[in-house]
Formats: sequence, structure tokens, C-alpha cells
Amino acid sequence: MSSETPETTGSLADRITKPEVTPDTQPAAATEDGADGAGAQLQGSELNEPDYTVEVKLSDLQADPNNPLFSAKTFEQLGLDERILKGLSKMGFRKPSKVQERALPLLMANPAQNFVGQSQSGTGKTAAFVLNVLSRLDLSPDMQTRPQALILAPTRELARQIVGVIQIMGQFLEGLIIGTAVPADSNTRPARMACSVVVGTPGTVMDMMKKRILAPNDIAVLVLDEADNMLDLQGMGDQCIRVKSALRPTTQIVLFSATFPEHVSEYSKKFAKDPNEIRLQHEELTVEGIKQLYIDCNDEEEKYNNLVQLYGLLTVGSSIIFVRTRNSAAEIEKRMVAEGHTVASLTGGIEGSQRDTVIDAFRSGDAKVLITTNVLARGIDVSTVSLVVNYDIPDHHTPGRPREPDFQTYLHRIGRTGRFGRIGVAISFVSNQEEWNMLRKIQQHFGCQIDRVDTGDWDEVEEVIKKTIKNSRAQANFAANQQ
Ligand SMILES: Nc1ncnc2c1ncn2[C@@H]1O[C@H](COP(=O)(O)OP(=O)(O)OP(=O)(O)O)[C@@H](O)[C@H]1O
Repeated sequence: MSSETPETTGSLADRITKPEVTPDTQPAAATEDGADGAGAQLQGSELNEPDYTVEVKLSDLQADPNNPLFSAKTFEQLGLDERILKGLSKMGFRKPSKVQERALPLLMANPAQNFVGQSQSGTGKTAAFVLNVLSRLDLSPDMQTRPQALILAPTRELARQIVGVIQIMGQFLEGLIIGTAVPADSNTRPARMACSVVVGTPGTVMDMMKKRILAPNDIAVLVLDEADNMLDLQGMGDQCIRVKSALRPTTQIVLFSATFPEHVSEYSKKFAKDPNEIRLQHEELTVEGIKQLYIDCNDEEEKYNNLVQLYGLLTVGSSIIFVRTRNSAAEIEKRMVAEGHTVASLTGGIEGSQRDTVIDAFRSGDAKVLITTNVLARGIDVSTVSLVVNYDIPDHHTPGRPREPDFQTYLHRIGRTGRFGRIGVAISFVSNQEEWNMLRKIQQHFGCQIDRVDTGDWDEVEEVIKKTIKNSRAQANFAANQQ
């Protein structure tokens, strides 16, 4: 694959040639809140927001039946184990979101039934499947080192993030051991995955099963996060099928994503037979707290100049700039750094733990601007991200034919902001007729409004965007607009 090839989330797995295991099987109880991915200091929806008024606003959102964060029940009423409830409380989770409240009774019922779940980005799908997994584990001394649940994610970043969530949510479950199966830098790998839960990318997990490092016999739950993406991509879809066929036929299959496009939808029901389902219409998919804007540019150079103009705003919170190719990412990074700006870049061209260094710096706020490709379009949860820039509009491109918008990727990209009721801004750059057509189709598809930013007056642009970003919850913005 040439480096000019547009990246998809699948291209990472395709490039993995030496899958290895991180020597990362560790008792969750030993982990402090700063665990990778879900560490309270790095994210978690409440703990880094000590502001009392913000708390009140989240509870307002969760009390509104039309909001995806609404629930009529408490976690206690969902019948969760005391130790798991303690973990949730430590994370600052007060009430379930809609998808959590609706999915958990279906997921946790016995005999276990397959499940396909869809809800908007940032509405807590991870907790829904992690709570089911934790509730189903037998952590007796004999069993705690035997994998009983397997969670697959399309990228190493997402797999590590899920590990972080399990560590913190399961911190009071004695005997819980979590294994990570993502490509590593060296050839060190354990002889056996002696853990209760495994989280990994499909290629590495498949390889470990083949080499009998990971025993499939006791796996009772298989979760595919970003399921539509995994099943849609040739390499990864095949690997998921092979992993599933190694498991016992009674294994509960759980699929989650914010998007299930028509062509994957039917197939996913074959992968997870007779599932309970929670589905949304595409008009319901956009998140209210994400303000969608676009900037009209005359050409590529003007796109870059506008990005540089925006830079001061990019550093107000944290922000992600999405580009089509690794080459563009490298080029923009080079130019911005040469002009004295600090940016980090993560594309499929970087491998192994080098990628961990970049994403960890971004999570911690050491790097505030991240340039990336579609490889990080999905799942990544960094609550401080207040601005997403679609430097290139995500598209499907067949040579010789006009570019068509990639609706799913657009939604996942902008969903890196506006997490769990927060406010965020997503700005798409449009520099020719083709891109303009794609933007229009995106608006029509989701039935959403994407407003033009007038770049004639940058002070005004700054004011509009800063004002939006400053309001940390959707409700706050809503209230402001009503006045
Ligand atoms: N019940 C809850 N109360 C408070 N915060 C929550 C709750 N559930 C989840 N969160 C927080 O909401 C944020 C988004 O959750 P999560 O990453 O699971 O979203 P998602 O639905 O999987 O999104 P995506 O589709 O982008 O992958 C996380 O920071 C998580 O800690």
C-alpha cells in the first residue's frame, strides 16, 4: 500500500505483519485510577470536571427523556454486583445512559442471547458491554486465569482504551486479570494468556489462537466494538469470522457501534444470530452538543492558511485534525512545526509502542493538537477534545468516478468531541465543487445543519467558536440560545 493511499481504520490491521502480545496481563485490582484509556485523571466523564454547575447540567440532560443520556433507572436497579457498582461510583457514573439502561437487561439475561446495539457517539456503549462482561466472569482461583470473555476492537488505541475502562470499572473485583492482545514491538510474548478477559485487535488475537497462546474453550462472550467497521473490512472481517468459529457455539455474540450501514446490517445479523437489537434511524445519529460548521476555501493552500489561523483556537481545549492520507498528515505537521506550532501526529505509518507514546501525550494534554487519518476516527474517548477539523472530508473514492461522502466516518470523526453531553465544534473544510457536493449530501443524509463560518472576520470566528467551546455541556448551550 502506498503512503498516498487513503487510510481506513482497517489499513492498520492489514499492515500488521508481526503480531505480538503485550506482556500486559495484570490483575485489575492492582491498577490505580490513572489506567490507560479510562483513567479518571485523563478522562472519565465527571472526575476532571470539579465544577458543581457542570454536574447539575449533566443531571438535567439525564432527566430529559428525549436525550440519549436519559435513564429512568439507576445502576442499582439494573442488578449489578456490589463491587461493580463501587467501580462505577469511583468513575463518577451516577446514572446510566439510555443505551446502558436498555441494553444491560437484554445483555445480562440468562440464557445469554446475542445482541446488536447502536447508539450515538459518546453515549457510553463501552460501559454497556464491559458491565455485561464483568457480570459474567467466574473469578474463582481455578477460573480467573482462563479467558472467559474476548473483546475485539479495530485499533490498538481503542483496545488499550477498553482495557483502561475494564481496569477501573472492575477495580474491586478480586481476581480479575485483563490481557491485552495488540501488536508489540519485540518478540516477547507469554506462553499463555492467563487472564479472565482478553481485549485485542483481530489479527493479533487470531494469531494467538493459532499458536495456542489464547485458549478459546472457556470464552462465553465475544464483543465486537465498532462492529460495522470490523465486519465491513475485508481483512478484519475475515479474522473476526475465524475467531468466532474457534469459539464454542453457545458463546454470546455482542456487536456495538454508532453506525450500522445497510450493507453491513444484514450481515451482522448473520454473525450474531437471532439478536436482541437496539437500533437508531440515521436522522437520530447526530449529537446535539456538536456544532457543525464548514469553512469555504478557494484551494489547498487556503485550506492550510485557514488551519493556521485556527491554531490559536485549536489549543483552547484539545483538538483533532483529520486528513485523508498519511502524506498530508506528515506535510501539515512539518509545516506547522516549522512555523513554531506544537502538534502531534498519529497515522498508520507509525507502529507499536511509538503510537502509544503519541496517544498518551494527547490524552494527558501534553499535546493539544493531534493530526491523524481515519485510523483514529472511531471510539477514541478524550473528554477534553472540543474541536474536530475535517481538513479533508471523509470519502469513498473509486478511480474515475466522483468522490462520494463516507457518512459513517464523518459521524465517527465529529463524535470525537461532544462526549457524554459535552459541547464540541466540528469544522469541515470545503475547497471545490466535489467537496461541496459531499458536504451537502452529508447534511441531507443526517438531516442536520452545517453552518458556514465567515472567514472574512477572524475575530468574529474566534468569538463564535470560543463561546461554543466554553459551554461544557449541551444543556448550557441550549439554555444560552433560549435567552
Ligand atoms: N453513565 C455514565 N455516567 C457518566 N459518564 C459516562 C457514563 N457512561 C459513559 N460515560 C462516559 O462517557 C464517555 C463516552 O463513553 P464511550 O466511550 O463508551 O462512548 P461510546 O458510545 O462508545 O462512543 P463511540 O461511539 O464514539 O465509541 C466516556 O468518557 C465515559 O466514561
